[in-house]
Amino acid sequence: MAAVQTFDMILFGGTGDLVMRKLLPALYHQHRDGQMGDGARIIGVARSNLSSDDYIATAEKHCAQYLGEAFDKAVWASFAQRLGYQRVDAQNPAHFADLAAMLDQFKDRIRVYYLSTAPSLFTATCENLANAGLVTAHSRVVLEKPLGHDLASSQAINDAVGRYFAENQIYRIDHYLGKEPVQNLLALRFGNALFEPLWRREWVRDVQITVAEQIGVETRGDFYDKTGALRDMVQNHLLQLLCIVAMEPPSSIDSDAVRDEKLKVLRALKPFTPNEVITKTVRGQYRAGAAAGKPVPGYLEEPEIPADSRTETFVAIKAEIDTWRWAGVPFFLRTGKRMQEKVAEIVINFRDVPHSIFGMPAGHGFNRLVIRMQPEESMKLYLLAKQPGDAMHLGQVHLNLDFEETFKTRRLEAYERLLMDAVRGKLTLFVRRDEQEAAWRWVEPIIDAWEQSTDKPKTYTAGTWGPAASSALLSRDGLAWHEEI
Ligand SMILES: NC(=O)C1=CN([C@@H]2O[C@H](COP(=O)(O)OP(=O)(O)OC[C@H]3O[C@@H](n4cnc5c(N)ncnc54)[C@H](OP(=O)(O)O)[C@@H]3O)[C@@H](O)[C@H]2O)C=CC1
Ligand SMILES: O=C1O[C@H](COP(=O)(O)O)[C@@H](O)[C@H](O)[C@H]1O
Repeated sequence: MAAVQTFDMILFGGTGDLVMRKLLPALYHQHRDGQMGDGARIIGVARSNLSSDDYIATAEKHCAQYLGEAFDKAVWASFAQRLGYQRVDAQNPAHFADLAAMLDQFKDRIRVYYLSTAPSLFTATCENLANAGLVTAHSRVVLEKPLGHDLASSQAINDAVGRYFAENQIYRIDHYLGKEPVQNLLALRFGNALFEPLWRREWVRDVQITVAEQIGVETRGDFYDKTGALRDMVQNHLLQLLCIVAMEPPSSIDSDAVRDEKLKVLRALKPFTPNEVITKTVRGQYRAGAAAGKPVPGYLEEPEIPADSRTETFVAIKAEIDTWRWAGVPFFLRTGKRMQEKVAEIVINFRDVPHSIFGMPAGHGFNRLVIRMQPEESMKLYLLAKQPGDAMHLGQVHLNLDFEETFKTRRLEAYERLLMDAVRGKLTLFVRRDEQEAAWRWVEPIIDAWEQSTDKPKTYTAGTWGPAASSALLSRDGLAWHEEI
């Protein structure tokens, strides 16, 4: 792809975990691949009193650690020329004058303000940027998730940001949309005629979306305990994946055409009554166990977690979409920390043949499409084939499209694509306000019912696939989670 126009990218929260672990390494890769024009600048911003040299030294240490073999001293030296630091307390209007002095050298440039801070700072940041004359026609603001804690708080943030930036200048990031296989799902569905006739209730028995992590809450205990898996993963990543699976064909790949269709799916999600929250959702919390063969503590023993915390580290949900295409097809969503493997995948289970002349048992979902985002990027189509020999015995085989093997070019990390899309002004892979609020509207009854319940989350041993209730959620429909590693 052609290099982007020269830009200034201002990373609020520039000393934080996300910037050091994900954003700077992503920008380093784009620099190395020649995607940034001469003169593009990346400015870290935070309250700490650092010189640009201090900042660059810290950034180098972290990037060397996170980039591993991809880190190259000479590339770093040229990348570092783009880096700078400005001390800004987002809540202190006076500090924005210093930022303005730095940015106003190039008034007409594209400016990307990336807010990688707590959302409680977004309003003050935008207001102070505007009052300092820093919001120009060429400015964009990228908002990290989670945006708010519930519908009301997300609306309040959106209203506040919307006072200073037009909706088409607001880039709500969901890094799952930047993952290559997710975009490949769009290609599979809308670039091939093959699947469209099958992609509906008549042929699809159930859909399963799993995002399982092996890690625990790591150093983010305080944040996580106030958030939980439903807000951290389901309200955004899992629902966005569900939208890509379930949406109608958009009229084009333009941002609003795609986002309109995703919105319709979110609005068609069947809302839960309090009673249905009990029967159709499972929340879990990990107890001590093992990860990658080593003992690990339970959630309640993690740093910064209150001993009586009821925060869920695991969620499973049976969702349904009230449309002609999907009525009656269960969409099972599952995510958790400290699970057996790190795996992110979408599984489409097709219905059985109406009558098996080979005597195959019914209900086994022999035809299955598995789209893997992690650990590897692949798409597998499971079919039945005759096993070699004189007898007519069938066995399950799969056609495997391994993207890494098929396309030898380097895989872009999600943040690489999304950061450059923000510079290019491409909104397709970012979430529009109405989508985000529709997602909050759907999860809120679950949050409310859990908060009102006296039940604790079901515990599960770290290193397993979650509480037994998660399997029961599917077995009640005669189904089981796809768990092939
Ligand atoms: N880390 C991750 O993996 C992910 C994070 N996110 C989201 O990204 C955001 C940032 O997360 P993360 O990097 O982990 O957070 P950290 O706590 O590691 O970093 C917070 C950053 O904000 C800065 N900051 C705090 N207060 C102010 C202020 N008043 N003015 C200016 N800067 C300030 C801090 O620097 P200083 O103290 O020097 O001011 C620091 O650079 C959060 O909203 C989080 O939910 C989303 C997905 C994943
Ligand atoms: O947004 C988040 O995502 C990560 C998981 O992302 P992945 O790309 O590594 O699958 C999760 O660990 C984190 O809690 C959450 O905030």
